[in-house]
Amino acid sequence: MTTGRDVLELSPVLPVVVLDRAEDAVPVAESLLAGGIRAIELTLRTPVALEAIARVAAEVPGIVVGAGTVTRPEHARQAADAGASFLVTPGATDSVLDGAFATGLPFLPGAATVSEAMRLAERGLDTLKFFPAEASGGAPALSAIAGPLPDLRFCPTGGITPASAPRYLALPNVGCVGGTWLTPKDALAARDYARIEALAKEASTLER
Ligand SMILES: O=C(O)C(=O)C[C@H](O)[C@H](O)COP(=O)(O)O
Repeated sequence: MTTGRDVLELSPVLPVVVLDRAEDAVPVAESLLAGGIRAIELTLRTPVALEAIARVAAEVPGIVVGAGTVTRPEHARQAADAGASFLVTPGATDSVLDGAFATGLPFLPGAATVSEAMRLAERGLDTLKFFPAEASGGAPALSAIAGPLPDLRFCPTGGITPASAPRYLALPNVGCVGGTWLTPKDALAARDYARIEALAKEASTLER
């Protein structure tokens, strides 16, 4: 795992996971893996996130674990120290980019406009998160961006569903899509791992 492109190759869907209990991390990761998903983005939105990343990194070697919601430069180092193999940021400030670069990990910085994407390309980044995807014009917007910026690849995230995912995955500049739908809040609360595995199975067989 050395580049953002490698992260996009892992699975057609990158599950974005918000955990309230660190002890759920391993069974959730194992359920996703059993469904054929080879990457998991654990968001730093909850206090248990770093512990969750550490557990998955140590106990589920078959899945590549990354940290999402990296919104401050120090998050990047904390996630790397916990064992994250990649980072995802919803947007990109200079200081967050500096923090992410300093870890040496591959990362997907968020961009929602052509100018943001161009600024990131100027810093040598060719693999980005398109966020918030649906609210920023969805698949038609990304398709238009491929015209002037054909060398960039995206992981669109934000409002994507099993129904809309194929429209993104059909685009030449999309490597995978991100979304929370594989780990619904109620399934996590109920520890319904069979449901998570079934959702993962469906997602892992999407064509791209
Ligand atoms: O947490 C982050 O770092 C984000 O940038 C936002 C998430 O990627 C989206 O919230 C995905 O959520 P859904 O729209 O439910 O699939």
